[in-house]
Amino acid sequence: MRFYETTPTHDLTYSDVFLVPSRSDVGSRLNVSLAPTDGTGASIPIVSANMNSVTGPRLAAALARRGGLGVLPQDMHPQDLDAAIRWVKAQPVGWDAAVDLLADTTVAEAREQLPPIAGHGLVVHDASGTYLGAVPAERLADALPDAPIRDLIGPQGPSIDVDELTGPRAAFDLMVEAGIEFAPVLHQGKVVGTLSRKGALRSTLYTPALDDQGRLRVAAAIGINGDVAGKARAIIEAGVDVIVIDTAHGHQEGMVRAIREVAALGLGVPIVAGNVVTAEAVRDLVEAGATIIKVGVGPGAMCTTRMMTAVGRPQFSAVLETAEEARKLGAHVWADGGVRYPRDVALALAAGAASVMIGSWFAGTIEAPGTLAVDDQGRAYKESWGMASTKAVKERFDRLDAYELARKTLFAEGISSSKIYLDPLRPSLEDLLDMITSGVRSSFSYAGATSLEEFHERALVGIQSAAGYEEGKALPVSW
Ligand SMILES: NC(=O)C1=CN([C@@H]2O[C@H](COP(=O)(O)OP(=O)(O)OC[C@H]3O[C@@H](n4cnc5c(N)ncnc54)[C@H](OP(=O)(O)O)[C@@H]3O)[C@@H](O)[C@H]2O)C=CC1
Ligand SMILES: Nc1nc2c(ncn2[C@@H]2O[C@H](COP(=O)(O)O)[C@@H](O)[C@H]2O)c(=O)[nH]1
Ligand SMILES: [K+]
Repeated sequence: MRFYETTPTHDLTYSDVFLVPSRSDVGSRLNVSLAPTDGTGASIPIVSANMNSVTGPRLAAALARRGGLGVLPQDMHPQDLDAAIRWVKAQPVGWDAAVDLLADTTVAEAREQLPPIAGHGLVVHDASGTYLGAVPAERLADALPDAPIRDLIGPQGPSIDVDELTGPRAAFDLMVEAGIEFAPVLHQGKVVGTLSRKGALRSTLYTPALDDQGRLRVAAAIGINGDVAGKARAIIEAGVDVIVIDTAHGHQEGMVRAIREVAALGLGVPIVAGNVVTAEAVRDLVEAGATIIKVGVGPGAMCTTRMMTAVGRPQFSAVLETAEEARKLGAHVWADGGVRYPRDVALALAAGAASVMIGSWFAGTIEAPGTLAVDDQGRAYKESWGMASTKAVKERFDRLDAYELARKTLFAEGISSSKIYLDPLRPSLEDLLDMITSGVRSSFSYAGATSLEEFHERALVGIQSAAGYEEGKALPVSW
C-alpha cells in the first residue's frame, strides 16, 4: 500500500482515507479472488465477532457456507459451546439449515424467527417429529398473530430431494420453473434443510470454508483466565478449526502466558490473539506463538473504551502498522471493529489485514442469535450489546457472589443495549455478504488487483477532509 500525494503525520481511521483508482488489466470483477492467506481456510476475508449478540451457531454455519469464519464467543457455557461447535460441523454445505417449528407455534412467535420476506421460509413438524409442510415467510405477513403456524401450510410447492439434487444450478432452475423462491430439501422423506433461489445462486459464486472432512469451518474464542489449556483442548475436541484468545488489553502478561500455554499444546490450528494496536504488541504476541493478531482497541460500535479511558488508536493506522510488522514476522492481522460499510472492509484490506472482523453490523440479521422485535414504526430489529458492558459482565460472572459481581461491573466499557435494525432489503447475513464482497471485488479491480496479496501491494490511499467523505455519500432525497 502507498499513500497518494501525502504521507500522514497523524493517525487515521477509515473515514479519513479513500482509495485512488489505478490502471487495471482486471477484465471482470468475478476474476478476483478474495481468499485470505492466513491459514484459516476461509475463501472470503470476513470473520464474525465473538460477541453473544452476533455469532451463534446459525450465523457461523451460514458464514462458513459462503467462505467466511464465525468466531463463537468465550462467554458461552462450556457445554453450550461444545454443542454449538458440533452443530456447525453437522450442518449441510449445499443448502441451509431449516428454521424448524412445531405445528402449534403461533404466527407471532414465528415472526420472532423470520421477517415476512420472500426468499425465506420455515418447515413445520408435529410433536412426534413428523414433517407436516413448509411455509414461505411472506405468508406470515397477513396471518393473525395468534394463529398456529400449521394453518399456514397451504398447498405444497415442490420440494427438492437430495438424491435428485444434481447441483445448485439445477435447483435454481427448478425453483424458477415452479415459480417459487424457497423450498424444503428432503432426504428419504425427512427435512434436511431448506434452499432459496438466491441460496442456490450463491452456491455457484462462493466457495464454502470446509475442513479436511468436508465440514463447515468454525472458530471459537477463549479468554486469558482460568484453565486456558483445558479450554483450548476442549474446543479442539469438539472440532474447532481456529482458536481465538481474546481480551480487551491483549498486550499484557496474562495474554502472553495464555498464548504460550495454548501454543505448547501443538494443536495444529491457527492461534489468533488480541486485541492490540501497536507493532511492539504484535512482536510480543507472535513471539509467544500467535499466528494471527486481532487488531482494534476502541473502534467497535458497542465500545466505550475510548471515552472511558482515552485508550485506543484510529483503526486504519492501527491496522497499517500492525500488519506491516506481522508481515515481517510471517504472521497476519485481523482488523476488528468499526466496520459499517463495504468501503471500510476494502480499506482494512488495503492497510494489510488478512481478514476483517464484523460485529454489530451482523447483529441485525436473521441468522444472528436472539429474536426479532418490532419498534413503534414497525421496523424489525435485534438487540445488541458490548462484551464488556454491564449486561455482558453480569451474564459472564453469573456464578460469582453479589459483592464480587459488583466489583467486576465497575469496569464496564461497552453499551448494554442497542437496537440494530434489519435492513429490509438485506435482512440476512448472506445479503450483507453479497454487498460486502461485491463492493470489495470492485475495489480490487479499481486497484488492478486479482488477489488479496496484489491488493495489499497496489492499493493507493489518499487522505480526505470531512467534506470529501461527505461528498461520497449517496443522497436518498433531493437537495
Ligand atoms: N476491542 C476492544 O476495544 C475491546 C474489546 N472488549 C471485549 O470485551 C470482552 C471482555 O474482555 P475483558 O474485559 O478483557 O475480560 P476478560 O474476562 O477477558 O478478562 C480480562 C483480564 O485482564 C485483566 N485486565 C487488566 N487490565 C485490563 C483492562 N484494561 N481491561 C480489561 N481487563 C484488564 C482483568 O482483570 P481485572 O478485571 O481485575 O482488571 C482480567 O483478569 C472481550 O470479548 C473483549 O474483546 C472489551 C474492551 C475493549
Ligand atoms: N470496548 C469494547 N469493545 C467491544 C465490546 N464488545 C465488543 N467489542 C469489540 O468490538 C468489536 C466489533 O466491532 P463492531 O464495530 O463491528 O461492532 C468486537 O470484535 C470487539 O473487539 C465492548 O463491550 N467494549
Ligand atoms: K466506539
